[in-house]
Amino acid sequence: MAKKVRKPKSTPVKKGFTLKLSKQNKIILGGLLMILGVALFFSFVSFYFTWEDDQSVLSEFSNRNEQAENLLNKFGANVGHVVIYQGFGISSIIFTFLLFISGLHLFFSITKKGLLRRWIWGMVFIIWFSIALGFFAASKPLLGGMVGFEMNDFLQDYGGKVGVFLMLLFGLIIILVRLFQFSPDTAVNYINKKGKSLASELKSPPITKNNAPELSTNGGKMIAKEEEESPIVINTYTHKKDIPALEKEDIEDDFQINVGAEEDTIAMEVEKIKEETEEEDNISDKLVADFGEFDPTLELGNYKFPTLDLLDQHGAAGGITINQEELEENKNKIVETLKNYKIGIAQIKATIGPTVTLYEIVPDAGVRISKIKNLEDDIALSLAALGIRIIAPIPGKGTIGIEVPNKNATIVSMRSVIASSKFQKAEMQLPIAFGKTISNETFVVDLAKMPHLLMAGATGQGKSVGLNAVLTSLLYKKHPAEVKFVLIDPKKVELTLFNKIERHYLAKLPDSEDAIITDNTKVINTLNSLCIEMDNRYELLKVAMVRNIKEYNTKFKARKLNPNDGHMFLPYIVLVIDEFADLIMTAGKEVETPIARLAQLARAIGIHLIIATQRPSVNVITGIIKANFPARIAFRVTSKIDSRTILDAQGADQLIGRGDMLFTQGNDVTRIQCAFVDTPEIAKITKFIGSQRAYPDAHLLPEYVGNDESGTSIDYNISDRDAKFREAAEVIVIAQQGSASLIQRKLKLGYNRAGRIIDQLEAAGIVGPFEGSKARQVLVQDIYALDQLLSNETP
Ligand SMILES: Nc1ncnc2c1ncn2[C@@H]1O[C@H](COP(=O)(O)OP(=O)(O)OP(=O)(O)O)[C@@H](O)[C@H]1O
Repeated sequence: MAKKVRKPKSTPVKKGFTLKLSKQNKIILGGLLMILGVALFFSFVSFYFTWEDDQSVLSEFSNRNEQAENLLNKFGANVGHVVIYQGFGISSIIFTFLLFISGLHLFFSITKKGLLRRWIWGMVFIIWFSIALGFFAASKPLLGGMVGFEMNDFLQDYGGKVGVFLMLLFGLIIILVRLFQFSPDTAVNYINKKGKSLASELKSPPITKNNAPELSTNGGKMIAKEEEESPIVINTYTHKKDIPALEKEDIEDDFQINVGAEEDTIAMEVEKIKEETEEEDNISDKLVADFGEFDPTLELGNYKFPTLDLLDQHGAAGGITINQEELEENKNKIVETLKNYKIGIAQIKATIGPTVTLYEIVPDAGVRISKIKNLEDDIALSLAALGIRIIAPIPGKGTIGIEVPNKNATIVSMRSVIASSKFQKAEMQLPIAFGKTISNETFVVDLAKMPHLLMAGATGQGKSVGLNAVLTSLLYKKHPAEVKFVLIDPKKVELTLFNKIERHYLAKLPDSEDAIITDNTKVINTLNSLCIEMDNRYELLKVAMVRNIKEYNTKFKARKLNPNDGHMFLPYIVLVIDEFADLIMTAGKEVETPIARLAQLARAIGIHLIIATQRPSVNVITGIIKANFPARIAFRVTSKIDSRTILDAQGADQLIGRGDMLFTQGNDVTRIQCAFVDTPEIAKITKFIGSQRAYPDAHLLPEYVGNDESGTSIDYNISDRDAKFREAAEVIVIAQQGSASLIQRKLKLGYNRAGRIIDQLEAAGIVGPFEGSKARQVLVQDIYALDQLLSNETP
């Protein structure tokens, strides 16, 4: 039996062992070890009293008529004989303690830290004692056992009695130093302490013996004598009481360590918490397994994306046409012109784009780039062509670029960019195909990364087409469930075609008839409503413990967010404002403030702004707006100043118009030919989408009640109040926090409904007016005051 148990114990590789055992098995095995420890202890102790009588029984183990005197009968007599007589003698009792402690560790799932060390030291003790007793009490073989006796015999053959004695002494020193951290200093301290305690406490014989280990070999003998009765108990007693520093290492102290080890059970609790979270995952996993991931597109499951044939080729099917003559002519012109300024050219390379050709020049060695840069205007003048832009140097290349417009510009059709594999394969959240770069590559960017876009350009240079290109890109790539547009069109004519897709793609205020906003006062409400939507979305993100809309939607799709708690799939919202200058002129701060808020904060929650303006003056594109719109597009503008206002660089004044544009995302400026999408194409696309099954209504934004109508003057009829009005009022008053999300969470309502209730509460004078991102003030102190207020109301 003992061997069986020893195997797992003595294997230091306990990790595998721990992992394999379940909690129940640990308890069972722990219990077994403890009981075995106790059983062996009794059998060992009893062996000393009964071994003589039981001698005859040893060979009669299978004979049921024979009975042993040992407390554990023949089992005890045999085990005692094997372990004590043929083994280690009286020190074998330590083994029973080791078994018991191991059992305790398993039974209470205490970490096994230090257990191995105890076993090692325990075994060292057993062997040392066995040899020591074999040496000092050779006449009593039961004390040292056969091992002690034989080992002595063996060692004395080589080292003699003195040698063995010295070896034992050395062993004792090792044990004292390594196990008890014994040093001469501690011994002195210990003796001092002892002296004091002797004065105050009653003396007792065992305590006097405690000094023995360091006194002399005589002392050693005395201990041996004492041990004949109950050696371990004496040791324990000594250490516990008198040598606190040594306590931890004492064998019997294992029981005390258990108390400390109970702290380890806290670590076990942490494990439990982990299991709980796993369980949560499992529930969502189960949901996903049962119903599949949440599919936001399911409601319009049969929705068909617009087809490519709705878009025209615009006669550019054959690609770019530029003749060799033109290339040569331009090259010669450039070389000539630069020669006039004494700039030699080492190399020249042409990249033909749809509207312009880029001539990349490597000047002769020694020509300073700054010289070319200074001559920029003169060179442009000498080349005498509209739309020349000089880039000196081309960032990251060290060459100088001269962009010269092609005589016959090629229209980049929307169809070609939509059909490009770059766009088709784009794994972006809001991919936009703007057009083609100078090297004829389709230029695709992610609006979600921009995160907002400012477009400016003089009238007739391609802004509206640019906006249409953006919207078309999204229509070709995103399902109606994934993106919603808020369209603001003060000119009233540019975006009207999108009315047809109102119930698919547009978002609007609950009370408005038209989804496309053309009225400036409605713009203010819409922008503020978007701010509320933003706050609401942030609240949802906070509750879901995610950082952005992408993570939120992923979590929602994985069914880890419960719709009953107000969670829902959040579509991206793209706010498009055409003629922003006009809006700023009429509404000023009222528009600027919410736009600035949205621009600053809305990126993470999936609201993206696209602002287009004809007049890029500083009072329209103010510092705060500019700071939050790192992505900017400049179509042709009339002055360098305008170019600087938009791009913080010049160049937009040298564009050729008709969709020729510069795009910057903060660092380099890229020249792009905007894709052309004509009104009839938009009409076809919107018709195609509009004719399909749609949602019952446009996506509704949260209600916003303007400042002038705010306060208790909101005309909410008492009879029109929500059924949960009273409950919501109590929630708000108790929490003293006027937030819609609180109502939503506590009463498990949707956002819109919670928002309506908040408005009703405001009308009833229970909460104060909307204060931006802050919670509304609660105007009622307690439930009693609430009761009074509501009972005094007249219907
Ligand atoms: N990418 C393009 N490719 C070819 N032609 C274009 C492109 N963009 C615009 N155009 C031409 O320029 C004309 C004016 O474009 P657009 O209506 O977009 O200008 P705009 O800047 O919106 O003007 P406004 O500010 O007056 O509305 C278009 O009718 C079209 O003929």
